[in-house]
Amino acid sequence: MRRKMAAGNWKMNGLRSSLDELEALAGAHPDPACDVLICPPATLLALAADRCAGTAIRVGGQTCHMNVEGPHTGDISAQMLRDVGANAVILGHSERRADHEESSEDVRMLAQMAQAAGLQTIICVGESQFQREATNTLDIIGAQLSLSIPDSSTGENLVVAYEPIWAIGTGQVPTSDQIGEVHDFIRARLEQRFGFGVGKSVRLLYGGSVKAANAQEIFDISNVDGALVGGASLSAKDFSPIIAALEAAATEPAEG
Ligand SMILES: O=C[C@H](O)COP(=O)(O)O
Repeated sequence: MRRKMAAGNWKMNGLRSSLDELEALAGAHPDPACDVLICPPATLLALAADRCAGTAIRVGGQTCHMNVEGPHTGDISAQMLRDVGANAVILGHSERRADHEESSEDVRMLAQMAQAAGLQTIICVGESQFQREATNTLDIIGAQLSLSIPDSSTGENLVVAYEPIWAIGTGQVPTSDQIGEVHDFIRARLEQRFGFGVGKSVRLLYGGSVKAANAQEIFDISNVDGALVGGASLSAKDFSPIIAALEAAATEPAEG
Protein backbone atom coordinates (compact mmCIF):
# COMPACT_ATOMS: atom_id res chain seq x y z
CA MET A 1 0.00 0.00 0.00
CA ARG A 2 1.39 3.38 -0.96
CA ARG A 3 2.02 5.73 1.95
CA LYS A 4 0.04 8.92 1.50
CA MET A 5 1.79 12.26 1.24
CA ALA A 6 0.81 15.82 2.12
CA ALA A 7 3.29 18.23 0.56
CA GLY A 8 3.22 21.99 1.09
CA ASN A 9 4.75 24.33 -1.47
CA TRP A 10 5.28 27.72 0.10
CA LYS A 11 6.39 29.19 -3.25
CA MET A 12 7.84 32.72 -2.79
CA ASN A 13 6.20 33.18 0.60
CA GLY A 14 7.56 33.17 4.11
CA LEU A 15 9.92 35.01 6.41
CA ARG A 16 11.75 33.60 9.42
CA SER A 17 8.69 34.26 11.57
CA SER A 18 6.74 31.86 9.34
CA LEU A 19 8.77 28.96 10.72
CA ASP A 20 6.58 29.03 13.83
CA GLU A 21 3.94 27.40 11.62
CA LEU A 22 6.17 24.33 11.36
CA GLU A 23 6.26 23.92 15.11
CA ALA A 24 2.48 24.22 15.29
CA LEU A 25 2.14 21.63 12.51
CA ALA A 26 4.59 19.23 14.13
CA GLY A 27 2.76 19.61 17.44
CA ALA A 28 -0.59 18.82 15.82
CA HIS A 29 0.79 15.77 13.95
CA PRO A 30 3.49 14.17 16.11
CA ASP A 31 3.11 10.75 14.47
CA PRO A 32 1.15 11.23 11.24
CA ALA A 33 -0.22 8.30 9.27
CA CYS A 34 1.13 9.96 6.11
CA ASP A 35 4.31 11.71 4.98
CA VAL A 36 4.29 15.45 5.62
CA LEU A 37 6.66 17.59 3.56
CA ILE A 38 7.11 21.36 3.54
CA CYS A 39 8.98 23.09 0.73
CA PRO A 40 9.78 26.62 1.90
CA PRO A 41 11.71 29.20 -0.13
CA ALA A 42 15.45 28.50 -0.30
CA THR A 43 16.16 31.28 2.21
CA LEU A 44 14.34 29.31 4.91
CA LEU A 45 15.35 25.79 4.02
CA ALA A 46 18.24 25.30 6.45
CA LEU A 47 16.31 26.96 9.27
CA ALA A 48 13.23 24.88 8.48
CA ALA A 49 15.29 21.68 8.51
CA ASP A 50 16.68 22.61 11.94
CA ARG A 51 13.22 23.41 13.30
CA CYS A 52 11.82 20.12 11.96
CA ALA A 53 14.65 17.96 13.30
CA GLY A 54 13.18 15.34 15.60
CA THR A 55 9.66 15.83 14.21
CA ALA A 56 7.75 13.91 11.53
CA ILE A 57 7.94 16.82 9.10
CA ARG A 58 10.45 16.66 6.27
CA VAL A 59 11.58 19.62 4.19
CA GLY A 60 12.28 20.02 0.50
CA GLY A 61 13.37 22.51 -2.15
CA GLN A 62 11.25 24.05 -4.89
CA THR A 63 13.73 23.49 -7.72
CA CYS A 64 17.44 22.88 -8.26
CA HIS A 65 20.12 23.43 -10.89
CA MET A 66 21.29 20.74 -13.31
CA ASN A 67 24.94 21.14 -12.28
CA VAL A 68 26.59 20.23 -9.01
CA GLU A 69 28.42 23.55 -8.62
CA GLY A 70 29.95 26.33 -10.67
CA PRO A 71 29.32 29.74 -12.23
CA HIS A 72 25.52 29.88 -12.01
CA THR A 73 24.65 33.03 -10.12
CA GLY A 74 21.54 32.70 -8.02
CA ASP A 75 21.14 28.96 -8.53
CA ILE A 76 21.21 26.12 -6.04
CA SER A 77 22.27 22.53 -6.71
CA ALA A 78 20.62 19.33 -5.54
CA GLN A 79 23.70 18.63 -3.42
CA MET A 80 23.26 21.99 -1.68
CA LEU A 81 19.64 21.18 -0.91
CA ARG A 82 20.71 17.83 0.51
CA ASP A 83 23.49 19.50 2.48
CA VAL A 84 21.06 21.69 4.42
CA GLY A 85 18.73 18.82 5.24
CA ALA A 86 16.29 18.62 2.34
CA ASN A 87 14.86 15.18 1.55
CA ALA A 88 12.95 16.15 -1.56
CA VAL A 89 12.60 18.70 -4.32
CA ILE A 90 9.66 19.87 -6.45
CA LEU A 91 10.59 19.96 -10.14
CA GLY A 92 8.82 21.20 -13.25
CA HIS A 93 6.14 23.17 -11.42
CA SER A 94 4.09 25.04 -14.02
CA GLU A 95 5.27 28.33 -12.49
CA ARG A 96 8.90 27.29 -13.16
CA ARG A 97 7.98 26.09 -16.65
CA ALA A 98 6.32 29.48 -17.36
CA ASP A 99 8.55 31.93 -15.46
CA HIS A 100 11.88 30.26 -16.29
CA GLU A 101 11.01 28.56 -19.55
CA GLU A 102 11.87 25.14 -18.17
CA SER A 103 11.12 22.47 -20.73
CA SER A 104 10.26 18.88 -19.94
CA GLU A 105 13.76 17.93 -21.14
CA ASP A 106 15.21 20.40 -18.62
CA VAL A 107 13.04 18.91 -15.90
CA ARG A 108 14.31 15.42 -16.70
CA MET A 109 17.93 16.58 -16.33
CA LEU A 110 17.17 18.31 -13.03
CA ALA A 111 15.43 15.19 -11.80
CA GLN A 112 18.40 13.01 -12.76
CA MET A 113 20.71 15.24 -10.74
CA ALA A 114 18.34 15.39 -7.81
CA GLN A 115 17.81 11.64 -7.70
CA ALA A 116 21.56 11.07 -7.94
CA ALA A 117 21.97 13.40 -4.96
CA GLY A 118 19.55 11.27 -2.96
CA LEU A 119 16.53 13.57 -3.15
CA GLN A 120 12.99 12.42 -3.73
CA THR A 121 11.72 14.23 -6.84
CA ILE A 122 8.17 15.53 -7.06
CA ILE A 123 7.70 16.05 -10.78
CA CYS A 124 4.76 18.25 -11.74
CA VAL A 125 2.62 17.91 -14.85
CA GLY A 126 -0.56 19.68 -15.84
CA GLU A 127 -2.54 21.19 -18.68
CA SER A 128 -3.64 24.77 -19.29
CA GLN A 129 -7.27 25.81 -19.58
CA PHE A 130 -6.84 26.16 -23.32
CA GLN A 131 -5.42 22.65 -23.63
CA ARG A 132 -8.24 21.17 -21.58
CA GLU A 133 -10.88 22.96 -23.65
CA ALA A 134 -9.20 21.62 -26.78
CA THR A 135 -9.54 18.12 -25.26
CA ASN A 136 -5.77 17.71 -25.35
CA THR A 137 -5.31 17.04 -21.65
CA LEU A 138 -4.17 13.41 -21.82
CA ASP A 139 -1.86 14.06 -24.79
CA ILE A 140 -0.22 16.93 -22.91
CA ILE A 141 0.13 14.94 -19.70
CA GLY A 142 1.45 11.92 -21.62
CA ALA A 143 4.15 13.99 -23.32
CA GLN A 144 5.14 15.72 -20.08
CA LEU A 145 5.43 12.37 -18.32
CA SER A 146 7.55 10.71 -20.95
CA LEU A 147 9.89 13.69 -21.38
CA SER A 148 10.18 14.90 -17.76
CA ILE A 149 10.65 11.66 -15.84
CA PRO A 150 14.17 10.15 -15.93
CA ASP A 151 14.88 6.45 -16.35
CA SER A 152 16.55 6.50 -12.92
CA SER A 153 13.13 6.84 -11.28
CA THR A 154 11.87 4.33 -8.73
CA GLY A 155 8.90 4.07 -6.40
CA GLU A 156 11.05 5.66 -3.69
CA ASN A 157 12.61 8.60 -5.52
CA LEU A 158 9.69 9.61 -7.75
CA VAL A 159 6.40 11.27 -6.87
CA VAL A 160 4.23 12.72 -9.65
CA ALA A 161 2.00 15.73 -8.98
CA TYR A 162 -0.90 16.43 -11.32
CA GLU A 163 -1.58 20.15 -11.20
CA PRO A 164 -3.98 21.55 -13.81
CA ILE A 165 -2.66 25.08 -14.35
CA TRP A 166 -6.16 26.53 -14.35
CA ALA A 167 -6.79 25.17 -10.85
CA ILE A 168 -3.68 26.64 -9.21
CA GLY A 169 -4.56 29.45 -6.82
CA THR A 170 -7.90 30.04 -8.54
CA GLY A 171 -10.35 28.21 -6.31
CA GLN A 172 -11.45 26.27 -9.40
CA VAL A 173 -11.15 22.53 -8.81
CA PRO A 174 -11.65 19.85 -11.47
CA THR A 175 -14.47 17.38 -10.94
CA SER A 176 -13.62 14.09 -9.25
CA ASP A 177 -14.06 12.38 -12.62
CA GLN A 178 -11.59 14.74 -14.26
CA ILE A 179 -8.99 14.19 -11.52
CA GLY A 180 -9.60 10.44 -11.54
CA GLU A 181 -9.25 10.20 -15.31
CA VAL A 182 -5.84 11.90 -15.27
CA HIS A 183 -4.54 10.01 -12.23
CA ASP A 184 -5.60 6.66 -13.71
CA PHE A 185 -3.90 7.67 -16.96
CA ILE A 186 -0.66 8.61 -15.14
CA ARG A 187 -0.71 5.30 -13.25
CA ALA A 188 -1.17 3.35 -16.48
CA ARG A 189 1.67 5.24 -18.19
CA LEU A 190 4.03 4.62 -15.26
CA GLU A 191 3.18 0.91 -15.22
CA GLN A 192 3.72 0.73 -18.97
CA ARG A 193 7.13 2.40 -18.78
CA PHE A 194 8.57 1.12 -15.50
CA GLY A 195 6.73 -2.16 -15.08
CA PHE A 196 3.83 -3.01 -12.83
CA GLY A 197 5.80 -3.07 -9.54
CA VAL A 198 7.47 0.33 -9.84
CA GLY A 199 4.55 1.91 -11.67
CA LYS A 200 2.20 0.85 -8.92
CA SER A 201 4.44 2.15 -6.13
CA VAL A 202 4.94 5.74 -7.35
CA ARG A 203 2.78 8.15 -5.41
CA LEU A 204 0.49 10.49 -7.34
CA LEU A 205 -0.46 13.81 -5.77
CA TYR A 206 -3.19 16.19 -6.88
CA GLY A 207 -2.49 19.93 -6.66
CA GLY A 208 -4.64 22.99 -7.35
CA SER A 209 -6.84 24.83 -4.84
CA VAL A 210 -6.83 21.99 -2.28
CA LYS A 211 -8.45 23.24 0.93
CA ALA A 212 -9.82 21.68 4.09
CA ALA A 213 -13.31 21.87 2.57
CA ASN A 214 -12.53 19.77 -0.52
CA ALA A 215 -9.67 17.57 0.73
CA GLN A 216 -11.69 14.54 1.74
CA GLU A 217 -13.53 14.37 -1.57
CA ILE A 218 -10.24 14.62 -3.48
CA PHE A 219 -8.53 11.98 -1.32
CA ASP A 220 -11.35 9.54 -2.05
CA ILE A 221 -10.54 9.57 -5.78
CA SER A 222 -8.85 6.53 -7.32
CA ASN A 223 -5.05 6.81 -7.55
CA VAL A 224 -4.87 10.05 -5.54
CA ASP A 225 -2.19 9.40 -2.92
CA GLY A 226 -2.10 12.87 -1.44
CA ALA A 227 -1.82 16.52 -2.35
CA LEU A 228 0.64 19.20 -3.32
CA VAL A 229 -0.78 22.24 -1.57
CA GLY A 230 0.14 25.88 -2.17
CA GLY A 231 -1.79 28.62 -0.37
CA ALA A 232 -3.35 26.39 2.27
CA SER A 233 0.05 25.05 3.34
CA LEU A 234 1.24 28.44 4.57
CA SER A 235 -0.44 28.18 7.95
CA ALA A 236 -0.78 25.25 10.32
CA LYS A 237 -4.42 26.21 10.84
CA ASP A 238 -5.21 25.60 7.14
CA PHE A 239 -2.81 22.74 6.42
CA SER A 240 -3.52 20.65 9.50
CA PRO A 241 -7.11 19.68 8.52
CA ILE A 242 -5.85 18.66 5.06
CA ILE A 243 -3.28 16.38 6.70
CA ALA A 244 -6.00 15.02 8.99
CA ALA A 245 -8.22 14.24 5.98
CA LEU A 246 -5.33 12.40 4.36
CA GLU A 247 -4.61 10.46 7.53
CA ALA A 248 -8.27 9.39 7.56
CA ALA A 249 -7.99 8.28 3.92
CA ALA A 250 -4.81 6.37 4.80
CA THR A 251 -6.79 4.06 7.04
CA GLU A 252 -9.06 3.06 4.12
CA PRO A 253 -7.99 0.40 1.59
CA ALA A 254 -6.00 1.85 -1.32
CA GLU A 255 -7.69 1.98 -4.70
CA GLY A 256 -6.11 1.72 -8.07
O1 LIG B 1 2.33 23.61 -5.73
C1 LIG B 1 1.18 23.88 -5.38
C2 LIG B 1 0.18 24.21 -6.33
O2 LIG B 1 0.62 25.08 -7.33
C3 LIG B 1 -1.19 24.50 -5.81
O3 LIG B 1 -1.29 25.80 -5.33
P1 LIG B 1 -2.67 26.23 -4.60
O4 LIG B 1 -2.95 25.17 -3.58
O5 LIG B 1 -2.37 27.56 -4.00
O6 LIG B 1 -3.72 26.26 -5.66
